[in-house]
Amino acid sequence: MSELLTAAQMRAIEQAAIESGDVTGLELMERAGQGVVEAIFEEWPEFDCVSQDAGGQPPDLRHISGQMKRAVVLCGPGNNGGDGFVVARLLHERGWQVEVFFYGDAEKLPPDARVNYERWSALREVMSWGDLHIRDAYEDDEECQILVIDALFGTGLTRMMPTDTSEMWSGFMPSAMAHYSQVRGADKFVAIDFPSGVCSDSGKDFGALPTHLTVTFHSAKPGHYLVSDGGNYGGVTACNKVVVKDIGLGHADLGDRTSREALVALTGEKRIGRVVASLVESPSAYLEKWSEEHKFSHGHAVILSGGPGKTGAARLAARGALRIGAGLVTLGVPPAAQQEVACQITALMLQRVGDAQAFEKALEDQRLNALCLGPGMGFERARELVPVALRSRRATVLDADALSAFSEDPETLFERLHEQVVLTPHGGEFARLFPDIAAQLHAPPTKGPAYSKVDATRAAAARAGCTVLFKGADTVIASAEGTCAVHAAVYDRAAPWLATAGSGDVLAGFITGLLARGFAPKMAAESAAWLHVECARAFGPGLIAEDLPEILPKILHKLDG
Ligand SMILES: NC(=O)C1=CN([C@@H]2O[C@H](COP(=O)(O)OP(=O)(O)OC[C@H]3O[C@@H](n4cnc5c(N)ncnc54)[C@H](O)[C@@H]3O)[C@@H](O)[C@H]2O)[C@@H](O)CC1
Ligand SMILES: [K+]
Repeated sequence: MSELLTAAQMRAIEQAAIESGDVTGLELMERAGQGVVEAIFEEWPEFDCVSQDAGGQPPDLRHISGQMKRAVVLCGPGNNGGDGFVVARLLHERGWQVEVFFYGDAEKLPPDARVNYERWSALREVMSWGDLHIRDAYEDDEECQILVIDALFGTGLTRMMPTDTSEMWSGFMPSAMAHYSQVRGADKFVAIDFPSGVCSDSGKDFGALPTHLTVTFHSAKPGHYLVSDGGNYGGVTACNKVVVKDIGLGHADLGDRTSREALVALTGEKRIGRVVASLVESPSAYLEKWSEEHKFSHGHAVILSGGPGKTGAARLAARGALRIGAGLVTLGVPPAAQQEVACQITALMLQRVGDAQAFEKALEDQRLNALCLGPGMGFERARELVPVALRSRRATVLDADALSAFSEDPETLFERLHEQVVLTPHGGEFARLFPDIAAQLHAPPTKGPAYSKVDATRAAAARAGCTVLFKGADTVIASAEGTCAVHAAVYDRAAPWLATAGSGDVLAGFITGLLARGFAPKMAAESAAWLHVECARAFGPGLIAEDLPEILPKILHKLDG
């Protein structure tokens, strides 16, 4: 788990560090530039060739190891540009042939960027944007590999990209193939903080200049993980790979910010630690289950199914709940579907739940402590049974039909929701329940920072008064109080094969199982989302929803190890 910082939070941290006297803005900029250079050499070690020249003049390293050491740095009008001037200088000191093109007005540069502009000017010329014809300049040497540094705009992007920068960029791009293949011989593109054109708070695309490597500072930002709209992955695709470099700002403490502002990313190894801790060390730990005699101590989940021919989704959810460690799982089926379900289940229990009255009766058993309604349920049954579930004040997951059934009058749902509920909408379901919020989210961005999926999920959770898990490659989970986590299955955690029929039903089951185990709603949603992707990654391509619960024990055993 790592904290994600918005542009405003990052500025505040930087400002506080400067005001404390521990560091100057100029030092931070220098460290940022050093971080970028370090990241470049870590990514492409073949570039790392330090100047051996003792005479003060950088040697000509253009053909060392058959590689050109040539960089073009594009500097913008703010501190992102300032970082670019530092990178240019550091590469020059290492013997690179560097050209800097500046988009902006030197007189208007912020002070630290201005200092670095001057430092570069003392070494080499700062070329103006209009002179940018890099391809033409190197026509004589088509084989050369150019390192292109995008230091145009970072966290300060406030509006659409200027068209002249986009046009210039397409001039740099020999072809989409060269960009994505990362083969030797293709130019390498490195973005400082963000590929220019990506909104750092929302990941939205303001005309992004895609890159091979994105180097950011101190902490990743939401825009590095949030997937933009429009059939592409927007910011995530443009970033391609994100490296976070420490610039000595210390550890940002979540406690310094209110829970409403705190945002975390649920990615990477650190997250595993937290899940292990919660699964293995909590009093109702999964692995203790086998030594405990009483299965009720691990909860009893009830998953309601739909009618005949519509029971598969609930069975998938039930299997998920069982595998994640609920002590008992009962499928509540309408009488007409009883035989169909009975033929298909073994470890699961079955109970006839025909109508509201039958459901109320069933819920008299206080041991039933977690409910799941929605998968394959049908709108009519959902409209009848969801109010019963909510009246019981049990921990409850509402998914699929249990959400869409209320699209014509979401208020009738909202007024019944309580803090023990988790809603798990995908994009379509979200738009049906929260049409105004979805409209704001999907409106084409015109100014930064743009309205993000984090903003939208927080607004939805506040309105609903419960936890909302907004699904997607970038799943965002928010509580009614505003705490929020992004669980993005992108970069090295990408699992595109998870987009398979029924995988959402299993996720609902995982959450329900963890609720039965006593997890708080948001923690249940976060852990389930993380495990869901781990299962998909462990299985790999060819995955079908049935595989997810079956591979879960392997993941849990690995966590225990
Ligand atoms: N905040 C921090 O702690 C640190 C910030 N650093 C760098 O500073 C950057 C942020 O600097 P700034 O706040 O100056 O912001 P930027 O340098 O990202 O951009 C701000 C400038 O771009 C202009 N601008 C914004 N959108 C535009 C558009 N679409 N078309 C034309 N002009 C546009 C603004 O008017 C302003 O002049 C970070 O991305 C990072 O690279 C680093 O030096 C390290 C420390
Ligand atoms: K940039």
